[in-house]
Amino acid sequence: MPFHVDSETGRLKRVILHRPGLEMKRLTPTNKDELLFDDVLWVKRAQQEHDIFAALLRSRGVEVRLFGELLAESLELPAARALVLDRVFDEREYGPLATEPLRAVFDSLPGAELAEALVGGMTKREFLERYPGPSSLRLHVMGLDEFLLQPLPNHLFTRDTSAWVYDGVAINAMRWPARQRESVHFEAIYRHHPLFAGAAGAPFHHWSEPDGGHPSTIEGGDVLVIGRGAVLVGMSERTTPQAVEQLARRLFAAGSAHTIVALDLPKRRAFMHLDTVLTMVDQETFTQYAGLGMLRSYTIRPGAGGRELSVTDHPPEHMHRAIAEALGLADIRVLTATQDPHAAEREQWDDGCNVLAVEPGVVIAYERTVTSNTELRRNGVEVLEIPGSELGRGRGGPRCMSCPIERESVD
Ligand SMILES: NC(=[NH2+])NCCC[C@H](N)C(=O)O
Repeated sequence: MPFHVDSETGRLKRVILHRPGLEMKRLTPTNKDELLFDDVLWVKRAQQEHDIFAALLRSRGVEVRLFGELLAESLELPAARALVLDRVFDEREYGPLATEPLRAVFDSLPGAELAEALVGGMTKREFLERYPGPSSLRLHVMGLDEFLLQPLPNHLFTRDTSAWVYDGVAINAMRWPARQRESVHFEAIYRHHPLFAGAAGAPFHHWSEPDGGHPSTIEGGDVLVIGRGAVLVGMSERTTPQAVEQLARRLFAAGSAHTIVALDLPKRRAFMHLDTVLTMVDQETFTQYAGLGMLRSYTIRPGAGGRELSVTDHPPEHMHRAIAEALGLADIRVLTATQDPHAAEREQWDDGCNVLAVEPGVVIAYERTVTSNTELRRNGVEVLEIPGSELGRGRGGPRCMSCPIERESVD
């Protein structure tokens, strides 16, 4: 089976990253909040930082596939192109402009340019350069430099839009409008790109609804494939309980997993995804943000006696025990750096807990989260550092910026 992710920390073999491009040049102080960024980026430096991240992964034997290339190649195929354009250029959004000429203008672009326009967005001015003088009220009321198609700067965080869980992938229904268009791009890739569509005789499961699952949203930053048939999911501001149940049903029906532990996360942006407060560094060790505390948790298993699912509640103090039980371990090790609460809060904001393991006990982290990195090292973890002064402004670290498509188990 070429594509599968069997753990969080087993040897990482293949990953999808997105090198920041045009979409980041569209971020402004005015639109950044709506686009879920905390600041604008110096794009050139962000690209350099990203190149360092990709090079480090490659130096560790990881095959890096770039999302921009996968999308461009997919869009050369008529079926993938139609899937994306039909979904994006909806009359309910654009009125009569949707089909002729808007969709037609995009459809005239070759794959690479089309990919750039879909991710980077298009202003009214840019559209009129390609198609002068259409008659459309929708267009008339817009300022020349307003976006007819919004940019998608959060494609940088490839972790969230699709998530591999054991021998299948979930293409996620995203919580906020700024990210919802990302999903169809991954649909085009996983359903049509020869890398996946051609996966020789070894198909993989799709854990998600084929046409999106709104309002049952779920994002990959909340999904940790902790191994041994278990999955840990954060019910954050992004991930709903019903989406967790849907994932559980499909995983259990396929026999790909036997237990899901769902954590009741605070519904706040600072804790936007589970992986901003808790990630795994080896098969029994987690790094956890000091300010997280213990959370109420729920163990979901296949049901008995005619019930599809069985759900067991645990009080907050049993959170770690519930995770250990799902893994079949007596206990898990949880590392939390001792520092004053202000320093801890700052490091969490800078993604100190958002590490990406390349093999058990070897993780990639931002260099600026010094205390968290030192704590990991004191506990025998090898920490490989990357710069992130620019990349970090979107509130995502090495784990958020990577979508593993092949990773070994650790047992
Ligand atoms: N897995 C993660 N923690 N991803 C972080 C995503 C950050 C992004 N700006 C958002 O708000 O969606």
